[in-house]
Amino acid sequence: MKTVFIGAGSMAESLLAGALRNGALSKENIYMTNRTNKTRLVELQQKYDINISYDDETLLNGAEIVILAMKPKDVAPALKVLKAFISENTLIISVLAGISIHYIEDTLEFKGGIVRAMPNTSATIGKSATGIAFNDGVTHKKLNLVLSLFNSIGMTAIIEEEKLDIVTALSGSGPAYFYYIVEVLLKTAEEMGLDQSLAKPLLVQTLLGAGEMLATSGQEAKTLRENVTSPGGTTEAGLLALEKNHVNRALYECLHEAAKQSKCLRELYQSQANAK
Ligand SMILES: NC(=O)C1=CN([C@@H]2O[C@H](COP(=O)(O)OP(=O)(O)OC[C@H]3O[C@@H](n4cnc5c(N)ncnc54)[C@H](OP(=O)(O)O)[C@@H]3O)[C@@H](O)[C@H]2O)C=CC1
Ligand SMILES: O=C(O)[C@@H]1CCC=N1
Repeated sequence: MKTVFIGAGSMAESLLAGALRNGALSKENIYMTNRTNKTRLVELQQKYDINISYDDETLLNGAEIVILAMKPKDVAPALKVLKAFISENTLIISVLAGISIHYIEDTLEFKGGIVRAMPNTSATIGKSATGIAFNDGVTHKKLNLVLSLFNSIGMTAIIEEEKLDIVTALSGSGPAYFYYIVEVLLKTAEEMGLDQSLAKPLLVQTLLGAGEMLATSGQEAKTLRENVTSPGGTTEAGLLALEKNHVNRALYECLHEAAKQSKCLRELYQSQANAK
């Protein structure tokens, strides 16, 4: 199936790498483009042995699956080009934060299948957590195809489109929150006298272990946390410092602000489209 990636950034590469590694896509059927960064495009061509092109005809003619992987702000010109090449059988998959199925349907004047997916960059190693919503134009067969594509890069949950802002905030952006926490903990451990070469493997294994406990132990996060926390011990002292510094509130706002931004992006591009 001719599959075209419009956009060759970090998300496109994560999706591509995961799907190729698991055989959900085959390299000879994959075409990729970006806006101007030829060096990056050629680098991906050489790394994954895929087709690349800046020629719309070569790229999009006969495309059965089109994956939209540009920033939300760049979607309008990309859809303008795409519009001339789609047929009712084209399946469009968007990974764009905020942009609604309705916006894509309207802009393309398209009644076919559109999938809105929110993966994360752990797709690169087959560990994405992807939320998926789709319109009525997605047949049962196409849905299975999409599920097999996204299952090849991790776990997938079908959700109502209205919930995608929250999913984007939680699992789309989620890896960045954990990387941020790791950055801070490593920097602090180093300042306290523990070398990065020791601190990093210890912390990474701690994160992996905690994730696996959450996934496999059948116990809630609260119970697992309580199991670590001895009365009057070190964990209690550490957690108290988190509470004193309102980390609870910070995480609450983190999720709310990220979801709000997803909604804002949608409203912004929808109002720009309405104004045309
Ligand atoms: N990064 C992440 O963790 C996640 C991102 N997403 C979503 O994925 C999308 C891409 O994000 P990300 O990969 O981080 O972004 P990047 O900035 O890394 O990549 C964007 C890509 O889009 C290309 N592009 C822009 N405009 C056009 C156009 N008109 N035609 C063709 N290509 C175009 C850019 O080309 P050039 O470099 O030449 O300008 C670039 O290759 C976003 O919409 C984001 O919301 C979703 C889940 C997670
Ligand atoms: O930051 C962003 O907007 C994108 C969407 C989710 C992760 N990255």
